[in-house]
Amino acid sequence: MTPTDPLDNRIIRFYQVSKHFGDSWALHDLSFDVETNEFLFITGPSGAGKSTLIKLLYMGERMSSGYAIVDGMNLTRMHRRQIPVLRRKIGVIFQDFKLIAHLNVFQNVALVMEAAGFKSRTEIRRRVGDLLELVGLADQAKAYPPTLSGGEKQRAAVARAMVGKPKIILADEPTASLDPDAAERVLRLLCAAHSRGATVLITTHDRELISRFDTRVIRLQGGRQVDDAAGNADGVCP
Ligand SMILES: Nc1ncnc2c1ncn2[C@@H]1O[C@H](COP(=O)(O)OP(=O)(O)OP(=O)(O)O)[C@@H](O)[C@H]1O
Repeated sequence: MTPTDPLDNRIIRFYQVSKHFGDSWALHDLSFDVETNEFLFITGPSGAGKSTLIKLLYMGERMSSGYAIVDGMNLTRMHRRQIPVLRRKIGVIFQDFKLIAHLNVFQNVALVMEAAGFKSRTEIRRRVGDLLELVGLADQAKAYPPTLSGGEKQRAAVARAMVGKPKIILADEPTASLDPDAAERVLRLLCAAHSRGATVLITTHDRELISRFDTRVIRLQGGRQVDDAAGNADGVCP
């Protein structure tokens, strides 16, 4: 695999990737490619390795063996100094939100733009304001995460993942513990990111959720890839 072919439309390439923690294998021999602007689900039961896969993609964890490329960057040999460059390409929606409790919603979202090197306060205010409007949190811009409902925290996390206009959005169980209306709202936001060109990977064990989308589904079980079902690229967001 060469990471530099400009005609290669594959934004993620995994080849025989494995990850173990001590003696136990969280992921075993995963090989798959994801094309730019794909929208896909990673599913499987609890402990299947879904969150670990997300962590490998943003270098929250290093793979134990194998070979992986994300948007032309070789994860296998990546130096620590390159990790922030990789992370600027990726917006992550964490299972437990990871909002900073002592910063308000606006500041949590703005922090990503500041970290990405945006200097203009006007641009940061405008873009964060637009995103909070989009996710329906404009009125809660000054609220602190502990005062938000689960759905509001999730939408703040979505705004934070989208604000830097990342090429890739990784969403780890983004609708877990949300009521159906809040889940629907979060999914519509992910669809909006996809229609603006982002590649979107969503982990979920919610079969009902997956059945509403006619899209690719990679299924993991016990850290192994047991299925990779292609969907209809035109039928992504209902
Ligand atoms: N930091 C860690 N140290 C040790 N074992 C770990 C660590 N992270 C994950 N594991 C193990 O790796 C396996 C896969 O875990 P992972 O969290 O990726 O599964 P998952 O499919 O996301 O599960 P869930 O749906 O419950 O979130 C599990 O057996 C888990 O206990």
